[in-house]
Amino acid sequence: MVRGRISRLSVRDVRFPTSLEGHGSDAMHTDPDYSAAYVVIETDAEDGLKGCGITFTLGKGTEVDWSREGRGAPGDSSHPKCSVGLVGQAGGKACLEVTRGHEEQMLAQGYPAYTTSCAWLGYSDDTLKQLCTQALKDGWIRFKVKVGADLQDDERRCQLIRDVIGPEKTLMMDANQRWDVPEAVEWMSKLAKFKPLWIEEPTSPDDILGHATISKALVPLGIGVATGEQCHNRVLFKQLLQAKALQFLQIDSCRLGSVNENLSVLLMAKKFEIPVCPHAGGVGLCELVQHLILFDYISVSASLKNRMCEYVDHLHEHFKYPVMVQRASYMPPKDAGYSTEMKEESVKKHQYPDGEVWKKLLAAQEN
Ligand SMILES: C[C@H](O)[C@@H](O)CC(=O)C(=O)O
Ligand SMILES: [Mg+2]
Repeated sequence: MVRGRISRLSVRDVRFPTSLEGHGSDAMHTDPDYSAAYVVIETDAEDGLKGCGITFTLGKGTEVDWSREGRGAPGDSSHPKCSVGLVGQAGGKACLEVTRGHEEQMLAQGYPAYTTSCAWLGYSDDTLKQLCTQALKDGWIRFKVKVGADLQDDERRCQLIRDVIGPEKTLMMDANQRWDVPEAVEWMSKLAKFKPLWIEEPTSPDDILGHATISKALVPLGIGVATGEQCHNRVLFKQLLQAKALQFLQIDSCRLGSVNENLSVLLMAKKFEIPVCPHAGGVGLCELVQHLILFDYISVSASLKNRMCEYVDHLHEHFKYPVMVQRASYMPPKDAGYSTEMKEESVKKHQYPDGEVWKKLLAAQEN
């Protein structure tokens, strides 16, 4: 059903200076400014139908001209994290079967989440301690810590977190592709004493057999391998699943091009009985992926075993339909659409380089 014709398309470079406080930092990306190429497609439909899309980058990545440049190394922070998602805001109900009981359960309890916001690599020990203590008070029971740059630092930081959260709460670790295969096994054998549920992105995201080798070595230590936030299509996921290279599968709502591509991965994960624990955070990724993981539970996996969705507590205030997290769970959004739309006022302020925020920052850098 056609409801209008495209009348206008805009692409804007929107950047948030998250690097100033170390938000989002990890072993590979030390100074990310969470950013997005933000696209709005308007139509002349009477009801104002429009589509909004986000390509998440770490700042400078928004400048890359794909027609001229070769692709950078996957983890190079000067290149885009390259998440592409363009989805119409006009909603409709998915037409796959809905399991009623599960829908009601989600509406009442929400989908379980874990937090990455306490333990970015650039945070001081004091900040780490303070944020973990507060998160516990707020009801969080699952935490992720960034590791991989320096083993002694990792040991100190993990001990500090365990001291605050205790031995029973769930802890995950994320190396953001920092290691080669033998190094990943050796490093994680040393961190095994902190009882991590998983090690995320232990090595290059394209090294499927490397992930299989790491899984084989770490599963006997009780550590699973999680990966997927840099996997851009279903074929990569198919091979990771076939090679038994991961124990936790992390879709990224934007990195996988289109909702359909995400859905095929959810279906494959169900077939291989591997839990999907989506990557989120960035700019708007929590907003988008909550739809996919709720759909997974209600209509595909029908299970919460070993499943949880990442939550990062930054930048939600810039979205028109921000996520709602209560008692460490994602509460299902009730508005139609994919929650992609940003507030115009936020876009204007953070537009690079001439939005108010950047004008001030760039002028300060010059002086
Ligand atoms: C550069 C990003 O902040 C990255 O560290 C996010 C990530 O790996 C995660 O949230 O997982
Ligand atoms: Mg990660």
